[in-house]
Amino acid sequence: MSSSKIPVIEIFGPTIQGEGMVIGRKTMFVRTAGCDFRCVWCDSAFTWDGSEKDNIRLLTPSEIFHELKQLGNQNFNHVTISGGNPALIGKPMMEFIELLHEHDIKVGLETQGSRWQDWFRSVDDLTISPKPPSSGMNTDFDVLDSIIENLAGKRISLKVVVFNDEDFDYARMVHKRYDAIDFYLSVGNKDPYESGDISSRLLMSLDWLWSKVMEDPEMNGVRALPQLHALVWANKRGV
Ligand SMILES: C[S@@+](CC[C@H](N)C(=O)[O-])C[C@H]1O[C@@H](n2cnc3c(N)ncnc32)[C@H](O)[C@@H]1O
Ligand SMILES: Nc1nc2[nH]cc(C(=O)O)c2c(=O)[nH]1
Ligand code: SF4
Ligand SMILES: [Mg+2]
Repeated sequence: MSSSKIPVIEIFGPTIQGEGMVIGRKTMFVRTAGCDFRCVWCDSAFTWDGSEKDNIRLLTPSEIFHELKQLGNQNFNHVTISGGNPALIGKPMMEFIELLHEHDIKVGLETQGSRWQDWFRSVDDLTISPKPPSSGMNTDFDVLDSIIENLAGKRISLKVVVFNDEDFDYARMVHKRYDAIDFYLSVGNKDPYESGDISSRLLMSLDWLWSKVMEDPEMNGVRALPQLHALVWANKRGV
């Protein structure tokens, strides 16, 4: 029955979580297929643009767990669920998280805050990443408000990718709206398909972003980070 399965496009790791609240931690990744957004700069567009539809597999939670164990063996205790938008998936994701927890494995989630799922409450490291104007997407703040309300009392984080001044203003507005929530800024990668070393380009963007933060009294409590994996491994796939 396909409703008990999860559409998976890639499983990889162990790697190092390169973004946001879990930065620097060893983790495995499970990347689901399908997204309700179409961000112009999406570095994982293959999850939704049809270019890799033949690589999408419908897997049960225990099949995914088995594959994670084959890849990582004893060498991990954290799994990050990303996509695409994993929030498009309902009950099987709850079962998957329960299975990981039964094996003392912590769970991270990357999602954009456009859809709610009850299983969000079971996620250990929950990152909500609303999309700034440069993405071409609009934020439905009624939906985002209700997601944040549903998670009241739980330690979660917000992460906004910033490419330009307008994005920075958007990030400031989001931070102000949800001022009690840990807030991360993440450097936008303008060309997620460029080959070769991109570290100097990313570091120049980080320099710009840090300058913006340093001069802005409304951003005193935020953390501004690069995509650490992209600094070290450039646009390599599956890391
Ligand atoms: C590929 S998305 C998948 C999860 C979910 N759809 C989301 O956007 O949060 C994972 C993270 O990568 C970020 N991201 C995507 N493309 C990027 C780019 N070109 N530069 C920097 N971050 C990017 C997203 O903003 C998100 O925080
Ligand atoms: N190393 C590494 N860290 C990441 N943090 C968020 C990622 C994502 O694509 O969701 C990601 C990713 O793809 N790789
Ligand atoms: S929401 Fe995430 S996966 Fe979907 S298009 Fe935007 S960055 Fe890509
Ligand atoms: Mg990524």
